[in-house]
Amino acid sequence: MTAAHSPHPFDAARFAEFLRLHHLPARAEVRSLDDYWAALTWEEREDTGLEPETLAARYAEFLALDGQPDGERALLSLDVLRGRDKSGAPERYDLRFVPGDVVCLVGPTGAGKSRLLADIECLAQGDTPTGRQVLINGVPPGDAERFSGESGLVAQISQNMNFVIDLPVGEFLHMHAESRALTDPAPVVDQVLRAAVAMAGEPFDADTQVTQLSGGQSRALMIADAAFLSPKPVVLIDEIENAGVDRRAALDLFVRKGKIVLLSTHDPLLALSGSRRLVIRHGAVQDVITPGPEEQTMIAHLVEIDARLADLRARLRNGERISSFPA
Ligand SMILES: Nc1ncnc2c1ncn2[C@@H]1O[C@H](COP(=O)(O)OP(=O)(O)OP(=O)(O)O)[C@@H](O)[C@H]1O
Repeated sequence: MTAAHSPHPFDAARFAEFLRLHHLPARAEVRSLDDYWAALTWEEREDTGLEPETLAARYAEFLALDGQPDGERALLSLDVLRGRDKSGAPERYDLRFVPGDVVCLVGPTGAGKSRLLADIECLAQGDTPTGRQVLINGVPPGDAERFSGESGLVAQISQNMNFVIDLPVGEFLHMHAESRALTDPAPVVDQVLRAAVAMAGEPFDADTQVTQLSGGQSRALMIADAAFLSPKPVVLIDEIENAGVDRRAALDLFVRKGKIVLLSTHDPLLALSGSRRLVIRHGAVQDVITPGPEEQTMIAHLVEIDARLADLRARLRNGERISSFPA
């Protein structure tokens, strides 16, 4: 690590602030990152969990974002610093999410999946039952960002979407596109509508009233809207499995848009589809699993089974009598 890593002259006060925010050991009178690293004991270096290069990268990130107004920040990372489980025992993992991450939350009913999503939604600062702390681009969000009513970072899609206004779908999407000051909203609106219809089991069109949409259709619409029209870089999804939504297509949409997606699920296909899955138990993250090649292979089987189940569902819905399991 050399001074060449940082384009900025070394500012001791800002570096001290960086150390404080990242819970790193303080060191007075250091004049560079090299100095700082050299001043740490072996044990302290181990405890940071960092290498000199990762320390330099985090500090560069901090400098790049420090001082910019909250609203203008691009989201580079979202950290959830460990809290405690339902018995008060410390959680084992700090979590870092970056754009394009699709992370699934699995665990028994009541384990705390929705709580983790809620901690992110309110950008918790040690003030929720879990004691977790959320960092945006490595630093705690300002009060304006936290309490502005609607967080500018996080979109939430839940099991029950209630529309407060009744409009045709097309008009609803146009309004949303115009609120984003798009000069030519029509193609985007069309794209959202096509993606939503492709995802929902049953078709609908621009003239369908939003209040007439089924649960699956409205969730598909909100997912496509969040992917194409919403500027919010983080999308939280609380259990979409029973929604009649093509779940894999929905996830792909978000990955292509570079969003951070956290998805609570009891659905095996979805649970295996994330780039990581968090096992939640007794109010805390107990394990972080990256799917291996065996699980990747299993996804192909599950997609096949899923198609057969979808076929069966459609036939039952049409009132058919079933004499054998679809081939
Ligand atoms: N670390 C914690 N400390 C204290 N209370 C917690 C903690 N984690 C979760 N809880 C509480 O436990 C209850 C159940 O949690 P939650 O609703 O998040 O479970 P869930 O996994 O989403 O369940 P389901 O699968 O049924 O939706 C909630 O009241 C929640 O606030």
